[in-house]
Amino acid sequence: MSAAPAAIPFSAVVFDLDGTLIDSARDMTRVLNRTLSRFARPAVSEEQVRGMVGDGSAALVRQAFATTGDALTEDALKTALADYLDAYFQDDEPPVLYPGVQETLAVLAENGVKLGLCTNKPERITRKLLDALGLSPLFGALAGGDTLPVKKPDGRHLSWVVEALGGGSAAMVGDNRNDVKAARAAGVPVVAMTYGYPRMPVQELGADILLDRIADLPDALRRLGA
Ligand SMILES: O=C(O)COP(=O)(O)O
Ligand SMILES: [Mg+2]
Repeated sequence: MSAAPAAIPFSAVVFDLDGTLIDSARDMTRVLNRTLSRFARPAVSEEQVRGMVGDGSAALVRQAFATTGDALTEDALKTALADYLDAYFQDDEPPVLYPGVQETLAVLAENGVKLGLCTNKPERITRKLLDALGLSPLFGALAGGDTLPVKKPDGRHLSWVVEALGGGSAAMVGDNRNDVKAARAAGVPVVAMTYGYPRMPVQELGADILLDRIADLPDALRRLGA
């Protein structure tokens, strides 16, 4: 009989969404290209969008317009952003989880770890995607990019989620520099998934541990907390 696996030495684990749990670049590209076409702009590629994700939707829309023609005025940008957000909220393509996400979240929850979500994606879209995936009940606390007056890389975005989960020892799991910076500012160790949208060489993200597969997260957390 093999020994039971060691306990996971964190009371809470907070996840990023895009590039960490869901492979959303294809969906964001599709929705964004509809907005661009309504403004008579050419389409952007998924590869370009992968380089624009992580700073929130306003930054994504701003960059998409900057790469496809003259930069928009602030007023026009607001209209374009509202168009993009409404279209994304109404989009009914099922979101795609990275392999192993569902199982890994279940393993952590079964081990008594509280799960949180800290994303720069707007809260209503985040909630809709989690509902569509059936994952909402797993998350005890969630903060989107518009939930608080601050967002990642500000450490208060992450600290708020940790507090909402009841505090204690926490770890962050993300895919880009904003996740690492927020974790450092909040004094929380951080794991970075290498398959996401890092926008720089993953070795330079400054994470405590780099992981190629999320199924390896429980063991990585045991190493991190040891
Ligand atoms: O930039 C976004 O919209 C969201 O990105 P995040 O889920 O990786 O924080
Ligand atoms: Mg991300």
